[in-house]
Amino acid sequence: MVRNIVILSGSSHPAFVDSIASTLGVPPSSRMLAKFSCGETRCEIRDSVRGKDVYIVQSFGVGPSPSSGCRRRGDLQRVGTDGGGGGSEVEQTHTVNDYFIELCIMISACKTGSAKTITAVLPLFPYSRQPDLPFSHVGAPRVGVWHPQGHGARSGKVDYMFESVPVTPGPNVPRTAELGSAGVDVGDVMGRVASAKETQPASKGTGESGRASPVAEHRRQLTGNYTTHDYENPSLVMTLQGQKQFMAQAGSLVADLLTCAGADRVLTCDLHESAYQGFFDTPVDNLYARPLLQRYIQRKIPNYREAVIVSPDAGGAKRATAIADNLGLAFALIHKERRPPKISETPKATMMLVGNVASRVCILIDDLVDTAKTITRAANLLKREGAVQVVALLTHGVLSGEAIARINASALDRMVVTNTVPQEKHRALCPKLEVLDVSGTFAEAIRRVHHGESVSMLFQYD
Ligand SMILES: O=P(O)(O)OC[C@H]1O[C@H](OP(=O)(O)OP(=O)(O)O)[C@H](O)[C@@H]1O
Repeated sequence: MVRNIVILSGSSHPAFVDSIASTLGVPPSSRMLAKFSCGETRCEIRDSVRGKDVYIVQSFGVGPSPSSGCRRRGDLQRVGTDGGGGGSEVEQTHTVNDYFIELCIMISACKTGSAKTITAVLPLFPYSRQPDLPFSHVGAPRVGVWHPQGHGARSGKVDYMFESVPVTPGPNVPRTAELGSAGVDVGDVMGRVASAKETQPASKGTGESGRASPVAEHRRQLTGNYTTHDYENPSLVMTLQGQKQFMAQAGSLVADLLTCAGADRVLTCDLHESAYQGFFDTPVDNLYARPLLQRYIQRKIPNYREAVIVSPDAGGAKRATAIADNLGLAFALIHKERRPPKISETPKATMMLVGNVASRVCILIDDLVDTAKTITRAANLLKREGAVQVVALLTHGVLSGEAIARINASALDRMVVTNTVPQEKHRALCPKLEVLDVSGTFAEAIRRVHHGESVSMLFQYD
């Protein structure tokens, strides 16, 4: 039993917290989490945290289905009292953003309750696929601004345009006819969008030809659902101007919010970008699910020495090669490219296999599966290239939107994820899904942090 420690559960994944708590021999502390009908979060910490080391566990999977209930402001929708799961949870709508604000409020409540230290334990780190854009010295995002006819200091000024499509206009860089002599100015773009809006028929947003105008089309697309990486979605392209629109990147903001709320330390697992640790000025321990995945391969994949480890995209190549190297297995890479055939067209994802998988078992390795587009396309490609079996091993099974239907219909034979995100509902719908328990790794990491022992030593001999 670990002493002088408080384990608190957010409402996202109470079963995971119960499992951590029972490994540590410390029952989860009592808290009450609720929502007003207006959507605001309420939190009461019911046990004393004074002078204690507090660990608040919150994950970021998609919340449970909506429930009816609160009608008036002041009515509380209880989402959990007492410690962990314990059967006291009530189903209600929760988004990733609800869980995040709930976590911040819990941290802040413990801070004001005189906790000695507060560690935010995030099995899946939210917003970690949205790293920041380069910022200027005044803290403003650096977007392209070209003022060929400007005055004074603005005259001829050219800034860096992140991933601009087409290339950033500038000296000696030919501009497309569409951009005209005025070049590209963010203010100008917004002005043209606004005036184009005014000239559109309000009801249908179609031009004289009856076809949707670029602005109406763009606005229609803006109301759609996006995934955090879905560059295939045409709304991400400023079709009117031929330039990618500016997108906010939440990386350092999320880090600031957690530390500002009072977190002294963050404990997480398989960050999508390990550089994310640098957004914090407090310690961030990034645990690995790799030992667990490796053990699964050794124990559950017959003749695994003949298998090929495959990374479904270049971004995950390092992660996959680490496993291939440790187990001495062959490696193949799928190159995923999202480029429009022409600037004016919708970007399409194309996948290209580098390596030989004919007559082999393929083991796809990635950090997360969200919409499952990446992993199912990769599996289909591998089967087309002659793979006899395709197994996917991933740390975080977010499985949003149509992911499960996509997996069930795909060439994937098996998919293995950890329980950093609740998987009960997913498992009931997806017979191909297997779940590995990573709560023991978190419990051991918490014990080590609490006793001032090394966390990286946990992974030294995997
Ligand atoms: O299930 P999906 O919705 O397809 O998303 C999963 C993919 O998204 C992430 O990578 P991303 O596409 O952000 O590219 P990167 O690895 O190059 O950062 C992740 O590493 C997966 O490959």
